[in-house]
Amino acid sequence: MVYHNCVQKIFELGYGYTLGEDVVLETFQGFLRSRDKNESKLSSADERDFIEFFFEQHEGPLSATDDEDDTDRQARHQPEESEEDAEADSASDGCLDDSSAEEGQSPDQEHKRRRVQRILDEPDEIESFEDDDDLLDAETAVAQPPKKKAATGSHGQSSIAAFFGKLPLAAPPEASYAPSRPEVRSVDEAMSPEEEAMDLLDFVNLRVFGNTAFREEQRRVIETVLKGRDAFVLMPTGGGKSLCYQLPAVITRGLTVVISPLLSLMQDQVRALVTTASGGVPATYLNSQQTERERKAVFAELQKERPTVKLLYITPEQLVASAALGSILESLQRRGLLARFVVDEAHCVSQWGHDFRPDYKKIGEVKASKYSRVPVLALTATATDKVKTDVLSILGISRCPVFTVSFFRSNLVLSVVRKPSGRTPDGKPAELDALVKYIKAQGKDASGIIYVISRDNTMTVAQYLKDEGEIAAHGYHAGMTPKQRVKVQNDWRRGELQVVVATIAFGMGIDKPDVRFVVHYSLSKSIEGYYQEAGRAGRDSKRSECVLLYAAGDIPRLVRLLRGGRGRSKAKFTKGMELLNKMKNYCTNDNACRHSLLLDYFGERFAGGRCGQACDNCLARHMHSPRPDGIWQDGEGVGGKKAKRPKKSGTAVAGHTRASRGGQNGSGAAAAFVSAASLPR
Ligand SMILES: Nc1ncnc2c1ncn2[C@@H]1O[C@H](COP(=O)(O)OP(=O)(O)OP(=O)(O)O)[C@@H](O)[C@H]1O
Repeated sequence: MVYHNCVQKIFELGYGYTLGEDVVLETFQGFLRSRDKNESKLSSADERDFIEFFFEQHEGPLSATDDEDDTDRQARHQPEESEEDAEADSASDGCLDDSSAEEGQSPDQEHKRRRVQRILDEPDEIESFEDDDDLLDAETAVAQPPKKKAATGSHGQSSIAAFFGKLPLAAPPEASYAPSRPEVRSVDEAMSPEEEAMDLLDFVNLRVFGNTAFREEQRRVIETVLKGRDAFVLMPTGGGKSLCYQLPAVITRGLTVVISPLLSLMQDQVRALVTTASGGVPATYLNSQQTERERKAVFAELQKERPTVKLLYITPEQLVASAALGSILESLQRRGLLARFVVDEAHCVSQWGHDFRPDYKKIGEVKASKYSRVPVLALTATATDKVKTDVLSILGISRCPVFTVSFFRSNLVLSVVRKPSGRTPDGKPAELDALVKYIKAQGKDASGIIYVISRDNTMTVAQYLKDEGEIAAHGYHAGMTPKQRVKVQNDWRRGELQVVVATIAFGMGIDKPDVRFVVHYSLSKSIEGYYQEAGRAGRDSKRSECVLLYAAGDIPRLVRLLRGGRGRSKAKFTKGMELLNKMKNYCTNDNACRHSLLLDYFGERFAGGRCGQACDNCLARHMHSPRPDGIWQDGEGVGGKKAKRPKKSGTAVAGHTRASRGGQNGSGAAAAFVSAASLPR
């Protein structure tokens, strides 16, 4: 496990691709020898030491002057490279032979140099069909193969295979985190007749990303992006936005820079990329948590004549403020190696978006002043018209194609339940007792998230679940150390924790495919926020539940938060109240289809107006319809309307979302919760 983590880290830094896994392995063995330990004796504390050891071995010790940002220093001293120089250098790349080896190199260094040469040689294969003006009309790429090195099947495909085939295999993803996918064969394995018939995009989607088909709009977005055009993508949470830029990044010449708001989000994305079933996509990130050495490693990779890394994740702050990074990106741009900018979670650009980030706003200016010809792809799951217009204008891409996928997620069963209050007959807090029963009814294997309002609550609720329900739960909030947070996330992904009790800090970027339930223990501050958080459920498209516990008493608490927040202006407060009121209206509407209410909010008309059976209100309307595996619960919705009793006794009807009139002592609500487990899956 320690080796797995160490290797993964080296790959995340973009380093493993250059040196190869066997060099990483040799270094690891050297590390064990130096500590006089075997692997089983290593603890996770040794991981960081290994990274340091790795750098010592391959980069030499950190000198005093290394504290200065190395890239800034180089940028100051390096003469600007002309296009001719770059071309000449690149021509000589492939000619690096034994005779060019520096005198006095140790066998180790020589070994490293040869590996570097081998890896550097590979991207030629890809460029041979990318030089086409229209970049990638996939059919053309397959129909007009380059002349070089025919291998398996069509040349476009074999180029990809050759490129990825040479990349070392990173350790496989942890079992419980890996989405259930068909077995993916390595890219350099021979193609089946079906694969022979595929175009490049389908082939890469299958062999590199393990997907048997594209989801709605993915292909159209990818084709647009590959033509070098700007684009704006509105896709629901879990809709598959990442593939829209990751696949083009893989088959386009140069580096794709992804601007991402959160550290954990970047780390997750990079981890997923470097461990793709096919053997890994070269990706890396820069962030404030990295050590100087780690940053240096990434910069060194980016400063190569032709970086191997295809995707670089950065924060907006780095794009705006890092002179070192700016100089590298400009150099790549001059050499035609800056493929595109991706603005992930693009709603952060707009002050109307629920996660507004001031530095995101500056992306447009930086782009216009320094990289005006580099295309931009902006993606978000927040689709109000206000946000969309704002983002397009700030990024300076107002006239680009906009791709919209319906925000209706039919696999999510939405419900609002009156939060039980008081105590159960045996003296337990009714709301927590109900929660325990609900989670237990889901079964031990059902992974879930409970959103609570405060940091304190994360710990107290998690403790209650552990003590009273023997549920493997842990709290998560922004006040925990990054290490603690990563541990909780990893334990949850691996299934060692069933439930994470979290504040909204546990949100963007959580990509566990099989989250079967998300319970909001308190309402969100806005519908956008709710949609994002609830949307963590069912990303594998399987039926999952989103239960919101509503208590009118939670509203004043949220209002107090709005009033007391740092730097609150009256305008912000008014805006916050407006959003909160909409959220409250959603909760107290005991009649309309909840999916329809959400879509309405995002400006989308829901054809038919009702989901039928994927929300509490629609299920309640269907109470007279026989349902094979539901059960009926007498109760009332949050709006106070009593649910109708079915006429035929014994007819099974789901109505779990209506909190029972027994809510006073909690027992009815608990029963109502439990019945959720019997919803059709
Ligand atoms: N074509 C596809 N076939 C099968 N699975 C896919 C496909 N595209 C994406 N996925 C999977 O769907 C899940 C969600 O994708 P992704 O992380 O890109 O969502 P997203 O739109 O970025 O969501 P969010 O806004 O929540 O970050 C991932 O596990 C991804 O591997």
